Amino acid sequence: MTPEPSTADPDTVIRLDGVGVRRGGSDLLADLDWTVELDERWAILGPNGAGKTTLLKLAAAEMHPTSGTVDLLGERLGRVDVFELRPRIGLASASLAGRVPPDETAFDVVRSAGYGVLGTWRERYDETDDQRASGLMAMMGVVDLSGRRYGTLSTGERQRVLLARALMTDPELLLLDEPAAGLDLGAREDLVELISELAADPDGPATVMVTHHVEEIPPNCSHAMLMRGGRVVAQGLLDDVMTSENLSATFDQPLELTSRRRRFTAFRR
Ligand SMILES: Nc1ncnc2c1ncn2[C@@H]1O[C@H](COP(=O)(O)OP(=O)(O)OP(=O)(O)O)[C@@H](O)[C@H]1O
Repeated sequence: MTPEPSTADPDTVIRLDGVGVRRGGSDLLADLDWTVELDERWAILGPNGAGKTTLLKLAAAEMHPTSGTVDLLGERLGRVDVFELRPRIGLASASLAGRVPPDETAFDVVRSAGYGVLGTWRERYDETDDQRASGLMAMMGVVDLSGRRYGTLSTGERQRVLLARALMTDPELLLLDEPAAGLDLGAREDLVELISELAADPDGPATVMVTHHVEEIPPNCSHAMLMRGGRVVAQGLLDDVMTSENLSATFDQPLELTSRRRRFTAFRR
């Protein structure tokens, strides 16, 4: 049987329609509609337990919804082989960071991404794999750490190595779950700048970044979603969504949001 031609918009990278995720009698996500286009760069914010990581797992094809539909890169979850889909999606997350074998070299952590494994897998990689891994590590400023064991790297160095790994397959969609968690001020600023540069590349992947802190939103982000209790408080263009009112509703306290040169800060009123 010939497969039906896809009628999906080729520029739509993520499409969630009426999505719910239910576990143990509670709604982790409910009634979620969300569309991400290829040229969009999203920041997702919300308090602990809001459902941010669950949302990212759906977007990474690591989880199926309980209700509604999830379309990723023109393919519907449940009808597509997720192992074919995943190499098209770059993911850097704390859970991934914790699963990297500490003895692997930083270079192998990056290079093996193309094969969907962590650490060394094949005896021989193509020369193009080696070149791409080195190029990305140089771009992230960690090429000098290529031979170092992952377990000996600092948190900031690990985040950069994982970012290089996430880009190794030249993904159409890049998902970052709290990339700046645990970084000192300087390392955070370096990473925010790096992600902002990636976001500014018109040929770069659609990007979705989960963060706890408004200070970590890269200046080149175009869109934002604020979540609370598995539901959307506000979503859309960054400037429309990032208001004191929306942020206060999201964190259930009176907050004042200010911005300067497209960087945000928030205080309790
Ligand atoms: N398998 C499960 N069964 C029951 N509840 C779950 C399950 N997995 C996650 N949850 C709950 O779902 C909610 C959303 O979790 P999720 O990890 O998506 O939140 P989050 O916004 O990423 O939180 P954080 O900011 O703390 O990382 C949390 O309250 C969590 O305890």
